Amino acid sequence: ALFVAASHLEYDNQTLAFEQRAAQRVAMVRQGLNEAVEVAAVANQLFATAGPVTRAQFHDFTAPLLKRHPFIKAFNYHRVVAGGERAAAEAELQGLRAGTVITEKHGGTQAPAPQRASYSVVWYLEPMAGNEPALGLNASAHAEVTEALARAQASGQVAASDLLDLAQDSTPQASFELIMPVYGAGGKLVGDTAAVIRGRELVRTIFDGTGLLEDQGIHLAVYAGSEPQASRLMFATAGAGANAPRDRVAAWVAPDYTGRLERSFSVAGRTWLVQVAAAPRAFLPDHLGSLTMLVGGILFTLLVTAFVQTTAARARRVQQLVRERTADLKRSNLRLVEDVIARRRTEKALQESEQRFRQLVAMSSDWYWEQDKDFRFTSITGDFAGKAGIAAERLFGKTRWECVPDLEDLPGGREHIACLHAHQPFQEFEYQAEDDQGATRWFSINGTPLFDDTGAFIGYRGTGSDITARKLTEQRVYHVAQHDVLTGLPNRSLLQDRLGQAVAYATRSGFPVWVMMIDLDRFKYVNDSMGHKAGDVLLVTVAARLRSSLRDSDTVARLSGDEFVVILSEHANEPLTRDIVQRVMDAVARPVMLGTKEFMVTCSIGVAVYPSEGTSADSLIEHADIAMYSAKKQGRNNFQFYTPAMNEESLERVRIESALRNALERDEFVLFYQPQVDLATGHIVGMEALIRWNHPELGMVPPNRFVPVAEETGMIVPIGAWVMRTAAAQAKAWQDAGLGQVRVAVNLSARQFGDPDLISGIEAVLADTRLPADSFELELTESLFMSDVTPAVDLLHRMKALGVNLSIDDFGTGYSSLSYLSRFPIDVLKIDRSFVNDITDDANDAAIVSSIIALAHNLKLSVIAEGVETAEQLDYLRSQGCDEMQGYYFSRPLPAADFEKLLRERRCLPVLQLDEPLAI
Ligand SMILES: Nc1nc2c(ncn2[C@@H]2O[C@@H]3COP(=O)(O)O[C@H]4[C@@H](O)[C@H](n5cnc6c(=O)[nH]c(N)nc65)O[C@@H]4COP(=O)(O)O[C@H]3[C@H]2O)c(=O)[nH]1
Repeated sequence: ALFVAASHLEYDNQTLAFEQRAAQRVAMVRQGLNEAVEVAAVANQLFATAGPVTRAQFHDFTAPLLKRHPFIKAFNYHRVVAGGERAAAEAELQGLRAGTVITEKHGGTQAPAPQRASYSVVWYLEPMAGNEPALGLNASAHAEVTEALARAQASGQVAASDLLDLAQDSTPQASFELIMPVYGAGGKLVGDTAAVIRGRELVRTIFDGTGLLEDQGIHLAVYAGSEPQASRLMFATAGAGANAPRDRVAAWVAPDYTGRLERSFSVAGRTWLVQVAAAPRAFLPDHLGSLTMLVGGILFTLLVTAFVQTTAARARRVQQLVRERTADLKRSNLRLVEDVIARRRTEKALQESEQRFRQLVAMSSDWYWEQDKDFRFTSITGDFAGKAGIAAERLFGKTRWECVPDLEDLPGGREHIACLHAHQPFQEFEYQAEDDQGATRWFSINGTPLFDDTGAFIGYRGTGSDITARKLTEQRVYHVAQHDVLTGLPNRSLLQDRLGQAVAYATRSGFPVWVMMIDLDRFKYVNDSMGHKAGDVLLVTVAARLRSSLRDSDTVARLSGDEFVVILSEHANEPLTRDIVQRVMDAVARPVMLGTKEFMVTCSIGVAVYPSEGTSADSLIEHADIAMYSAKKQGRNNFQFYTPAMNEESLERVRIESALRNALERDEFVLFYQPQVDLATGHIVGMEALIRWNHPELGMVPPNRFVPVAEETGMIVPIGAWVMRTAAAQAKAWQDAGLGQVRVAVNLSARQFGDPDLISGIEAVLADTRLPADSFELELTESLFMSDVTPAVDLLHRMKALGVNLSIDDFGTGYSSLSYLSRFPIDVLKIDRSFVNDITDDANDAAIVSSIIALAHNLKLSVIAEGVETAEQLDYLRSQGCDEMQGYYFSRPLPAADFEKLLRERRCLPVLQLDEPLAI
């Protein structure tokens, strides 16, 4: 608003200034015109006062006027010439200027005037120079002149003609004449005077020296008429008539000065129009004040807006902040409430947990302890005194190693203390300590380090328990695990330990170590004939003798059964000699009292030496074992040192084992049959099937070379099945061939005995071969029943239920007690070859054989003696009532074809006549 108001004010100022300046210009034009009229009147005055005026007078009179008023182009005197005077007039004019005739100018071309009744001829013309064409011109042919003259005549005043083209101007210029009539005598119009005025020059002269025309800010136009018509325009400065009108609103907001002033006035009987217009002006200079105000206003507004904006924004931010804070507060409040609830819940849970903990601690065998950062006990709960037998007060303020002075020296003690100093958790650290009664107890503790919020170590917390009972049990178990229960000697496990130590010592010291493998001769016999208890007594006695015959530093261990191992380490002043081995043998060989009987027991010893050729630390026991077997082969009560050659035998085992794998598939096994002869009739009543292995490279391999290997590897199961099937089929074939109801016996190994498919296998063999079950006999060794009798009894009954015969092979060599026999569904006892062999030389063996026969008959069992080689042996057996025999004396085991021959020949044993004396 201020800007608009100021603009209007500025506009008013400009209007005022313009109007003043316009009025000044109008006044000057008017005055100039009046001045011209005056001059024209003065020129006419000459004629009025002086009467007829000569050309010279006219010249003299007008010359100064022309000089003073340069805007006057010429002064004319128009003389009225009648039509008849034309020629004379022209002649006079030609005297002035050759060739001059009365002319008229129409449409821009000047030509001699047509014949008229009268002419108003330009008669005097001043100055002549420059106006020559006008001389002789008929002015009355020009309506502008005629009309002005008429007005002048009527008014008696100078009359201005309309604008006209002058004859002397080749290009039309806005000119007019100021005319006044000249009367002759009698008031007759004789002519008129005219001041020829160039409009442009008139105006220029008016403003000459004022500098107003040069004012670019104002345009000026002068019209010889009341209307601003182009045809009447006498003068105009450049730019006059411009000024496009602006739109209203713009004009109202910032009115731009568009001054325009028109004034008309009457001079010389004619209306003159002066038009003054302000030139378009630069807006800025005229509106500096208002614009400054506008800019200032806008800036102020902007500043205020910015201020308001900033303030509003701040207010909004504050509001937002308040909202956020309020929301935060609400959330915090909510969280606080939740925290309070959670804390209450936690506190309750804590109380419950503490109560639970107390109850559990009270019920558990553990106690709970805490230590400060110096590892001093600060708290011990959970009936420590009751559980550990130590008053807790004894421990408060002390470290564990202050309470248990030798803690550091215990196994893991140093590591435990280092672990504490490293602030690490620990588990199941076990240590020994004395309780308040002075008894030694074992404790186990677990602990974890404690740290405060800053991570600083503040102590330990943990549990403890009394593990004395467990420790004692462990010690007992350990001892049991490491020792043989019967003899108290180290067992195989401890032996390995000791052996390791001895080897390490030998390696370190360079002194040799000897390992002796000791096996009691004929221990099985003692066990069987005198019972397990006697066997145990014998073993305990031998163990004690071995122990006492050796140094304390030597190890005597029991491996299994009657096998003992001795480790002897040589020392600087005690060289190992063969005498030591002999001493051991002698000690064992002393008579032993078993019950009321005195018994002689001998042993076989194998010795392996480390270091020695071919014996590594790992193979010591194996080599001692090989040496011991070698000793046994040599005969009883013997010892052998291991030599690499002995190892050959074991290597052969490996060879056999690998070859055995494919033997069955390759059909390399054959069965030999050895006849079993009835001693009463002398007839072959049966045969024992004995396997042979017809190896392509090894030749005919006897069973004692491969059966043990097959047993160890389990291959005996399929091989045994093949034997049963082949033997049964063979027996059936011979029976069918009418060679008698011969019985066939096959050996059953321990592995087969343990085979769950055994019964079904036998059943299938009998079904498939259709051999009568009572023609099939299974030979079992006593060792089959050694471990557990009950399942064996059950199995034997199931076998027996099939209808087959069962015999006990190698009777007398095994471990089984004779008393078991009554529980077994046995049909036959087979006296071992070793007893038969010696019956004629050894009274002992003869007694054993006769008692076996008596026992078997008592149990309603028949007896067969194997390994009968001589007639003496046969006779003795016969005399003792033995039922059957088998042995080289009658026949070696034969291939099937040879055996068949025997059957066909009906070969039989000569039967003794009852009256012949028995050769014993
Ligand atoms: N010195 C001497 N020996 C005689 C005399 N009469 C028979 N023999 C031999 O004594 C062994 C008797 O068989 P065994 O005690 O069951 O002892 C058998 C038996 O335990 C086992 N065996 C043989 N064939 C089989 C089989 O098919 N299966 C199983 N599991 N073992 C078998 O191999 C052992 C040895 O068999 P063989 O070498 O055939 O040896 C046979 C036989 O040839 C004699 O008058 N003097």
